[in-house]
Amino acid sequence: MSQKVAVLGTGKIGEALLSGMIRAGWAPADLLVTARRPERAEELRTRYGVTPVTNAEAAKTADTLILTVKPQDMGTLLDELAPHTPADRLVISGAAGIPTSFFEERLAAGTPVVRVMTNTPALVDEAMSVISAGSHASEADLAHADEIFGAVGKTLRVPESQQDACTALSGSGPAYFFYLVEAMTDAGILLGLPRDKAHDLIVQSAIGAATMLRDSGEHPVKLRENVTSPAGTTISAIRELENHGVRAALIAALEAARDRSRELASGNS
Ligand SMILES: NC(=O)C1=CN([C@@H]2O[C@H](COP(=O)(O)OP(=O)(O)OC[C@H]3O[C@@H](n4cnc5c(N)ncnc54)[C@H](OP(=O)(O)O)[C@@H]3O)[C@@H](O)[C@H]2O)C=CC1
Ligand SMILES: O=C(O)[C@@H]1CCC=N1
Repeated sequence: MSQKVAVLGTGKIGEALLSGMIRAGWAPADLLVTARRPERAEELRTRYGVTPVTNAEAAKTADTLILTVKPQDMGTLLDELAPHTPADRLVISGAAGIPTSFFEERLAAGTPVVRVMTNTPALVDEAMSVISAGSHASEADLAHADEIFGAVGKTLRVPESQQDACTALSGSGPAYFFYLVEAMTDAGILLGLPRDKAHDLIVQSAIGAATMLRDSGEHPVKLRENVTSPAGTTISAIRELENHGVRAALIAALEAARDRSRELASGNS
């Protein structure tokens, strides 16, 4: 019998995962989805050929439940699921901040729970997904999570104690790069370039730099030094970045994201 997987709360992340699983060969007939709004459920059925069900039906029918609602909605979802979820279901949470103990306390004793922090490049099969086991999750459960999230990019296993830091780095990470591109494109406008050309120059430079970071085997410092000629243009720019505390700002920003992830654990909205 085929294993059924349900995505509960299929918004941006849930849909990115669902579409990646289908691209990777999962049969839509084995995929169930839940949504809060009926029109959203129909949209998913039309777009992917998957079956919309209620949260309770998903819990009764699917072997693996992937919960992708906002952290603030997780308590309500678990109240709905708990009476219908047998202890042999694998529950995978994709939510920021919420520890596996939150699920274990609300579901049947012994339910295996896996916590995953992915990111939006899942949409282009370039996600970074960080995976941790709860107290009852086995190696087979982790391997199943690896298989599902491996459909949309890289996976890495970490102890759960590192999840909030990983959320700050890779969960939120794409937003920092989009922000940098936005700011650098504005700089291009200031320097007199048309917006579309500035955008193309910066995006291609980002793609080139990212590919070198991944494939060259060189340390980022070395890659930057290779661009930085004596008395040249790059060092003039780097001096301004240092003068404006950009490195310190990034460290403080990621620390704030880590702290916010910890706060979400205590149900702060
Ligand atoms: N966005 C990101 O970059 C990342 C997000 N995450 C995590 O993923 C999770 C989802 O985020 P994201 O996809 O951005 O959020 P979305 O709001 O896009 O998706 C959540 C979806 O869950 C639906 N929903 C809420 N409650 C229920 C319920 N009881 N039953 C069924 N559906 C429900 C919402 O419905 P409605 O549309 O009606 O609100 C919404 O469509 C969060 O926990 C977040 O921390 C993790 C990594 C990256
Ligand atoms: O901003 C957020 O809370 C979510 C989690 C990681 C990325 N987006």
